[in-house]
Amino acid sequence: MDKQITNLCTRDKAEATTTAQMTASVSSNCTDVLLNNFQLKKKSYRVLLHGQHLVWERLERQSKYGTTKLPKKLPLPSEQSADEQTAPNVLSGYGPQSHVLHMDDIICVRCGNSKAESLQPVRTQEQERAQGDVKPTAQFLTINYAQRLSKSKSDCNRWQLRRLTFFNVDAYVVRQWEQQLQARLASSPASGQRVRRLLVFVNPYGGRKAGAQTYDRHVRPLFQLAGIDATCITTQRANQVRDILLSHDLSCYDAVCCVGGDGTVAEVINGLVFRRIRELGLDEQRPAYIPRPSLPVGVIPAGSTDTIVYSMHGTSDVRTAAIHVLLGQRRGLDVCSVSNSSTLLRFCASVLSYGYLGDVAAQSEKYRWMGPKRYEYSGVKAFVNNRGYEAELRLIEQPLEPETPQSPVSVCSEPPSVCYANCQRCSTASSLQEQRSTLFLDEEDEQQEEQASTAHELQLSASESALLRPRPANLPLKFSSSSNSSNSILSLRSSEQWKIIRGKFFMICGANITCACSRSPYGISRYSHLGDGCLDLILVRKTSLLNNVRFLLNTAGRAGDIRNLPFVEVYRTRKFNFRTLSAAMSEEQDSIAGSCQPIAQNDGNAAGSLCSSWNCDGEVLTDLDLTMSSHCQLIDVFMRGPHSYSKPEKLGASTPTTPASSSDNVYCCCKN
Ligand SMILES: Nc1ncnc2c1ncn2[C@@H]1O[C@H](COP(=O)(O)OP(=O)(O)OP(=O)(O)O)[C@@H](O)[C@H]1O
Repeated sequence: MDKQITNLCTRDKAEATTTAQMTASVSSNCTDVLLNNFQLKKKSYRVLLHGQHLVWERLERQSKYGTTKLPKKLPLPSEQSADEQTAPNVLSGYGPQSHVLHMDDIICVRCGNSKAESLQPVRTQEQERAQGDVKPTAQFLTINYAQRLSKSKSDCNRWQLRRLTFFNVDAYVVRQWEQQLQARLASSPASGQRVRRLLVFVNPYGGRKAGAQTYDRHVRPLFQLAGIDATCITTQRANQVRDILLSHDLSCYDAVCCVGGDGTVAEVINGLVFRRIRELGLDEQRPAYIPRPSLPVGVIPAGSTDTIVYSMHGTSDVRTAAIHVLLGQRRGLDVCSVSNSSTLLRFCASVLSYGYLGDVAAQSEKYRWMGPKRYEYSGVKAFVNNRGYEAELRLIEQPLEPETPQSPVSVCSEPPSVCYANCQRCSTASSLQEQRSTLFLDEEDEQQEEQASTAHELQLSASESALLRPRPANLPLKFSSSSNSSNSILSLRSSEQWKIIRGKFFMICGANITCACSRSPYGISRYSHLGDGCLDLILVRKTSLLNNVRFLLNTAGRAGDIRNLPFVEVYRTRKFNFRTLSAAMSEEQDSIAGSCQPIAQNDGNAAGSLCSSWNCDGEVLTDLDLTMSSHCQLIDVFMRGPHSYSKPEKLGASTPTTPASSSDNVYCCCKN
């Protein structure tokens, strides 16, 4: 077979096109190779289907001596070692002028008797009949695929729908290619995850109130192209999404998708997780553990800030989000539970924030008629009025990066890692994640779980163990009388584990994700990971107005890093507890003085005016004794994660002008 293909490669162009039926080999085995010449925009291309790659390369014109100057021979499967085939630079083996497309990025393949027919999103009856015909007639083959644009550092995460229409006079060859491409698409693990039946919720109220328009104009046509059977529900009121997800039969759907802002995403996540809690007969107020919902979630941005979608894809571009739903690849997203001392309140997908952002959420609802501008207006008001909020936080710190013998955490000066596509930290957490959450387990269960996880860790590498360090039991806190200092950091069990932090804060944020958005492309928590089972607790101390401005400037744009500000502390943890300082102090006095002493009275009015609200995914919570716990990769979401910018390599002067850009710009799982 190798010899046969090599012969084909070195033949002259005319001979090669007239012997198009010399397809190298066709079988259902994806390691086989198809190699033919096709016309693409009236120019001749040699097209190779090799494993999971479709490669096309321009054939050069006849030279004046009458011979064809063929580009460098494409390497064949047998010429590559097994190592090379799995090596990250495997694509470079196809030659600098080649365009390489991975099967995972192909959305659909159609053929037709004319170009227009092959572009039809759905197969016509004639095409269906032609499939079964003995004699094929279609000469056009259209491949619809997704491509990531890598234009600049600030714009390297947008995906676009592209298409290639190949022409071949021999309809047998076209049919053979279509069949092979369909077979490889069907057999690829990624396309096996693709959605067929989708439940879509459209929030017509969020952002600029353009959710319905966004769906009809940009999303529905893409779903039709990919053959997705989408059932669309436009919401009539707040919390309707959650109610439908809790009460309706969802067995006929492969996934749930929402078109809206962060509040709508949160409704979907809350609906799915509470549904699962009910299905399993767990106590909704104090579930023993938080179960994983079975349906994955797609998110189309149509809100005001869309931080969840931006953190997932590195952009809030609508088409990019829709393309990720079509492609079907999913990653586990951490979700945090928010509970008070007696009950589970809700789940949070992006940020739980007290102080400045809490005030903005509470005030901005009154100005919803302003659209996204309401955040600017109430943001300024909340900023000027912020006098700091006293609070006490308790947490168990996790290392920012896994400790290795070469770089113990204490001496590591490198900045923490950023979560990108194929993130190592998240994939390690995924493989090790505990199925059970310890949210409301009693102490005995918790200790048993700790022992089990510690035993499990003994078999892990040092870096893996550091990533999933066992959680100490949440013992009742006992303070010494010297712990009154407003900024003290105390340890309870051991100096490097339990921490109590007290002070007056401009803002307190528990960030589950980076919380990036178009105005703040790195987000408030630049180093948060999408699925490592940790959250970043960001504490901004109340200092001066100027420092508050510095903080806001550092979160906007790409220049600053809040970690460099002396009044900002960032802790990585799995869980933290918050209460107002007055509540903490009264408990402490109670504990010191004993139960027969009178409890120090809070001045209700004064405390009330000194308290802020919580902003949980844009919704307002007023509880003042809260625990936020991260649940590792609780929900599957259609995403690959943002990409870091890498400059495309320069192609030679004779770069072909094809509908697709260079292979460097075509996403391939082998490349990252
Ligand atoms: N038809 C509706 N009428 C009124 N409210 C609705 C309706 N549908 C959904 N909602 C509510 O609107 C709230 C806000 O929606 P969403 O969060 O999607 O938009 P946003 O607040 O503008 O965007 P972001 O959260 O990204 O800033 C949600 O909490 C949701 O419950």
